[in-house]
Amino acid sequence: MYRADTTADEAAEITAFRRAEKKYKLYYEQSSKKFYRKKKPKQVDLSEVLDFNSILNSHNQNDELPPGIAAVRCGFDDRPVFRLETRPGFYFIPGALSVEEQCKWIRESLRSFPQPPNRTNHNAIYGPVGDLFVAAKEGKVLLEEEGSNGDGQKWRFCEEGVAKLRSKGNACKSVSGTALLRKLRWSTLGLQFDWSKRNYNVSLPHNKIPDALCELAQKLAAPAMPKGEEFHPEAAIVNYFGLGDTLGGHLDDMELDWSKPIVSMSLGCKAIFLLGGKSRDDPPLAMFLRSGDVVLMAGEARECFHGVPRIFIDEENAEIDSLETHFSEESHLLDYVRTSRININIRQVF
Ligand SMILES: O=C(O)CCC(=O)C(=O)O
Ligand SMILES: [Fe+2]
Repeated sequence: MYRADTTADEAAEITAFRRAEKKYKLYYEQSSKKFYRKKKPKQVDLSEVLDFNSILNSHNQNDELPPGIAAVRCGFDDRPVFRLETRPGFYFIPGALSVEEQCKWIRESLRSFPQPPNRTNHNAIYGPVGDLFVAAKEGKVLLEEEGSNGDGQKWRFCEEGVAKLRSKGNACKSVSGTALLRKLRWSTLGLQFDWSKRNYNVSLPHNKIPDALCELAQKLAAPAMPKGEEFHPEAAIVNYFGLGDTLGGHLDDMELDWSKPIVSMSLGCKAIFLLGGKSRDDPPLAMFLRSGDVVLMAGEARECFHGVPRIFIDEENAEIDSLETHFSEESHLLDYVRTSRININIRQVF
């Protein structure tokens, strides 16, 4: 069945990957009541979405694995790591990160990773923006003002009251920290990825990937590493998803050595991940990604299209109870986590 917004002719033209993206994407019911405000998400058939968490549970009870799925044990805290027979080089580690680790990396993703010289999607409009999370928490406003040395217009955070006074009368542009945090879509760590050229720009100032993230990525990468070699994390992209945000089907092909994995960690609300084949015409497999799950893509899997068509923020589907408990005293983190998903993916570039 195709979705109602796709005619049979159109559906014949779009790729299998695009078809799957449309199947799982968030759509709302058309409300018949004119003044009915709350939009209702359309129901989606999730029966074909692979659930490695339930596969893990049945595996622990010595039940047989579904066809096409194999478990490997590679000394990774003795947890089973699953692989797919049809996608060599793809590994799924359900619940690889403890709740404490998840909280730590959520905190870092919001507080430290968007800090200059790391770049974010906001750089193109506002230049480097520091302390975004704290500014949002303190109700600050980013205001465009004259540079202190007459060096052109600059964006700076200031108190809400000050912003109101300054913008009175003159057409001073401003945007609230809260709105900016909501619109944070990516930040880049280590070697900076240039989205416009889809390449790494080694001449941009950057810090090394933090040691703790480096060590974690090296530990997680082990099942997918060529024998006797070491994983050297040089860059990471942090993706931030709010309700309705998607990551379209793509390949990550700007790294030199595809035998090394991309280590991809999921944090926050549950999502659907699509793993396609080498062509967009290959029908993708859909699978759930929960907070704490880790995916590795190395070798042939590096040539497979993949993307995220959906995140779930409703109580029943988000599956973030333990994060909510941990953040219960920190209302800003709690609010963010309840409506968001974060993905940190770590790469060796050279
Ligand atoms: O969000 C995800 O799980 C996937 C991210 C990804 O594929 C990427 O950033 O290249
Ligand atoms: Fe990717």
